[in-house]
Amino acid sequence: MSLTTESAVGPDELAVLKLLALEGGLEGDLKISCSRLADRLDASNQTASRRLQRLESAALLERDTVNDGQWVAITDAGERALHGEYEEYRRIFETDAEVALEGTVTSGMGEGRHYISLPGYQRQFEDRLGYEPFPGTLNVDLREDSVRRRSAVSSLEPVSIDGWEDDDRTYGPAVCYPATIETSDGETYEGAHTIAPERTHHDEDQLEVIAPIKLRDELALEDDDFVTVAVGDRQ
Ligand SMILES: Cc1cc2nc3c(=O)[nH]c(=O)nc-3n(C[C@H](O)[C@H](O)[C@H](O)COP(=O)(O)O)c2cc1C
Ligand SMILES: Nc1ccn([C@@H]2O[C@H](COP(=O)(O)OP(=O)(O)O)[C@@H](O)[C@H]2O)c(=O)n1
Ligand SMILES: [Mg+2]
Repeated sequence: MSLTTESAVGPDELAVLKLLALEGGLEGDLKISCSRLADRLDASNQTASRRLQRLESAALLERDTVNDGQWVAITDAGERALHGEYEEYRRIFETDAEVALEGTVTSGMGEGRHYISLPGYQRQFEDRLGYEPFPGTLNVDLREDSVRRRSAVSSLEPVSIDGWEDDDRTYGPAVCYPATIETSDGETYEGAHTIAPERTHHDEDQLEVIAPIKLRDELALEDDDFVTVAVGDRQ
């Protein structure tokens, strides 16, 4: 990442943003003095001031200078930048335990509701997942890199749902994995599962999620909202 322009933000600036967040900068306005910040960073006043300026130019921080210091507030974009760092650390320390897939909520063909409600599946969901799912599947349109990463899910411990038949026809098997859904606001729901039916009209870029509750209501989700689906057990 280039640090040559005024607004360039690199690891040094992110470190300042993290420090401000640790002091409560995400909760609201925070009063700081450049000299105290310089002390904490083990840098000169000039360096501390330059890093704050760069964060402000990149719209990651809002500032209001007063006589004895300045008021700062981390913006939504600043919070997202910190969250990006957090996700990377999570990937470093939790690689074996879960696979984080990212995408946007989308509407499907309205068939999920029918299949999830069938008694031959319902019995198995109650036995093997421990709950009666809300009738439907929350469909997530995966980003390209997540479509690729999806194959890593097969190294995790699955919950298998068997195929079955009634008088009219046969129904295909499906594979579930425990999952946590996280919205871009940081709201999470932990008790969900991904479900991959063997017979489906969707490609690998569509992830379907089931849960005991309606996720759209619980997490205030609408089509095109960004979500992270952390697949696998949390350590
Ligand atoms: C538990 C479960 C079992 C399914 N079994 C079948 C099946 O036997 N045959 C089939 O054509 N589709 C089956 N489907 C796939 C649905 O037809 C559909 O492709 C998918 O669930 C997406 O629905 P949606 O777009 O309405 O969310 C199944 C889906 C679920 C959730
Ligand atoms: N646990 C769940 C399951 C489905 N849903 C939603 O419930 C509705 C019915 O699910 P569905 O699979 O039949 O419909 P589509 O995914 O085809 O739109 C959809 O709007 C899903 O996004 C949810 O919010 N939470
Ligand atoms: Mg669905």
